[in-house]
Amino acid sequence: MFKHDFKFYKRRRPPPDLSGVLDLSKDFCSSAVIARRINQTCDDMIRDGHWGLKPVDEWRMYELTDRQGLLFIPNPFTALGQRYWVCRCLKDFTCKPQKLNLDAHGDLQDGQKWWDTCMKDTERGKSLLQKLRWVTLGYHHNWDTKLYSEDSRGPFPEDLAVLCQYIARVVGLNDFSAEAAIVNYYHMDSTLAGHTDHSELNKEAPLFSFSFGQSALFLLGGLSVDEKPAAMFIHSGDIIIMSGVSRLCYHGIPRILSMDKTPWNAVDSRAGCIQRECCDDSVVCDTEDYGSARRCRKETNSTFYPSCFSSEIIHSCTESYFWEPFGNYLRTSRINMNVRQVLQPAMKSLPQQL
Ligand SMILES: O=C(O)CCC(=O)C(=O)O
Ligand SMILES: [Fe+2]
Repeated sequence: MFKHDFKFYKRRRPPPDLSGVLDLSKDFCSSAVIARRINQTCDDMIRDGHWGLKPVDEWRMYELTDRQGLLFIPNPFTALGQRYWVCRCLKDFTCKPQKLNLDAHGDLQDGQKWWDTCMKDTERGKSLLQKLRWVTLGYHHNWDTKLYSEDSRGPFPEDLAVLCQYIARVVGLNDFSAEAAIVNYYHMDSTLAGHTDHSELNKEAPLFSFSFGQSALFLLGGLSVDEKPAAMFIHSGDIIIMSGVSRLCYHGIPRILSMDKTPWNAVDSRAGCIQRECCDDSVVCDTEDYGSARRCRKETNSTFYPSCFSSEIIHSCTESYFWEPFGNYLRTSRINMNVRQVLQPAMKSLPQQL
């Protein structure tokens, strides 16, 4: 059943009927989902737009009715937040010591950075831009053995770990420790075949999936390939959490779709400007109550940005000259950060034999 539906949605001619695909950016009254409560008491951590998230009282969350533990949060990111993660995925996570699919082909010489090389206006740069398929962070996923090992472990980006830990708290899951990630880079003709993610020693910890750029069709099946999958759209900024029973369910991406939603484009001087202490006596600032956070409404000379963003990355995200190549990449691409916990709670490392 999974393969059958995968083929159906992958088909180019004639194009498949997409009317049965769940779209949680609009379809939130569907009987296929149940609205879930968000733990609003956690809002203190992101009042100043930490990691590019909107205040929690603006989030919505759904669970699939017949797939316990499949949680879907339609885009909780600010436009600036989306740009931040896109820059991280393209410019930073593609640097050594992270592993890239390109390593095997010898496409990059020692010390050469993928994004910088692509940005040189050469034929080689253009072809390299299309060739990046995946990057692994933290415990590097071994695609052949499907095992993680201490011998193949790099640093895990602190900001991504904090983002996942925070979201886990907000959605009421146990402490989550981000230890491995696959960043997937898709173009308009890319697909990801049905699979389960079972390499992790800890299969109870949820899996966090963040998507940016073009939309995708996501199929979520059952524990066996014989079950008919649910089909849903994933748009830019959407978060999927595979927890509970759905953690080990078959899933795949039969199609990337251009759906003309570009929420990362709304960056203006106020985007992402959600301040913990927007107004004090010395700053005259027109604010609006914005749930438990307050959004600065005044165009000020000094725009406030979340303190966790480095000035270099804010520059890349907001100056149109710097942002343009990232925006161009997104026009025909989708990026997915897929984050996992590998170890059991309180474990510091993997046993030798693994
Ligand atoms: O791109 C996606 O949404 C899914 C990626 C995925 O399933 C994986 O990396 O294991
Ligand atoms: Fe997966």
